[in-house]
Amino acid sequence: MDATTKNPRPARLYAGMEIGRGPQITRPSREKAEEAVRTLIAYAGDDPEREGLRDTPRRVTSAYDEFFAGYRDDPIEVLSRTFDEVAGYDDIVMLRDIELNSHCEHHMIPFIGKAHIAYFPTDRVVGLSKLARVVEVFARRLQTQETMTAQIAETIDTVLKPKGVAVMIEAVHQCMSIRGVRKPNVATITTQFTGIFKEDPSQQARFMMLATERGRS
Ligand SMILES: Nc1nc2c(ncn2[C@@H]2O[C@H](COP(=O)(O)OP(=O)(O)OP(=O)(O)O)[C@@H](O)[C@H]2O)c(=O)[nH]1
Ligand SMILES: [Zn+2]
Repeated sequence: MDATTKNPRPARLYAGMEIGRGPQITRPSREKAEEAVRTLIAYAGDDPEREGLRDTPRRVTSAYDEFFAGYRDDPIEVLSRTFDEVAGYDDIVMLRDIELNSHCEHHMIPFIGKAHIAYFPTDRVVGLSKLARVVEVFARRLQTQETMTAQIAETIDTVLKPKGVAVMIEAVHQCMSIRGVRKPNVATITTQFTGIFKEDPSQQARFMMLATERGRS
């Protein structure tokens, strides 16, 4: 790529904590977490000491370690290993259908769906799996879909400084399906665009077409 195709925007500061590691808090002990699960079992109306439930606090706490592992990872570090430009390639790189499981911060109930990510590299490209890893880090926190979409775009934009980033997430929120309003299978769609995807309608339309085209396998 020659100088005229380089990113014209100035370097931007990280958006504080929002795109780095999770907040610095003192984590309670595992014992305390298991005790809290016992309390919730009793709140639900069952006996935490009965045989079938005796190991449940340990299992739930272990599941929390998996669901919320993203608080202990730094998405900026995930993207820090980059490669020199791929000779002769001068177009968008897109990952479609990255499956994601997250938990809404209002009810701590799963929302499940897919992310589609494109970026237009300037000098450096990143390993493809790293984009999916960034999704994974943010998904494994308590989230709103809007925040997660913005965080993914901001992280890629900040670290790789590409000509533009596009992120689309489509997900079904179980908090709307199995409780509350009880409308199952409602797709919530969020998008975030930076650089050329924001400024150039044809690039944005191209991304949307690639992300949503029907009849694909
Ligand atoms: N914008 C946004 N809202 C979400 C997301 N996940 C869950 N919600 C919504 O968060 C809202 C919380 O509303 P509240 O009125 O405080 O809580 P609630 O009484 O449990 O609401 P209901 O779900 O309507 O029963 C609900 O409307 C949820 O649908 C998300 O990712 N983004
Ligand atoms: Zn919810």
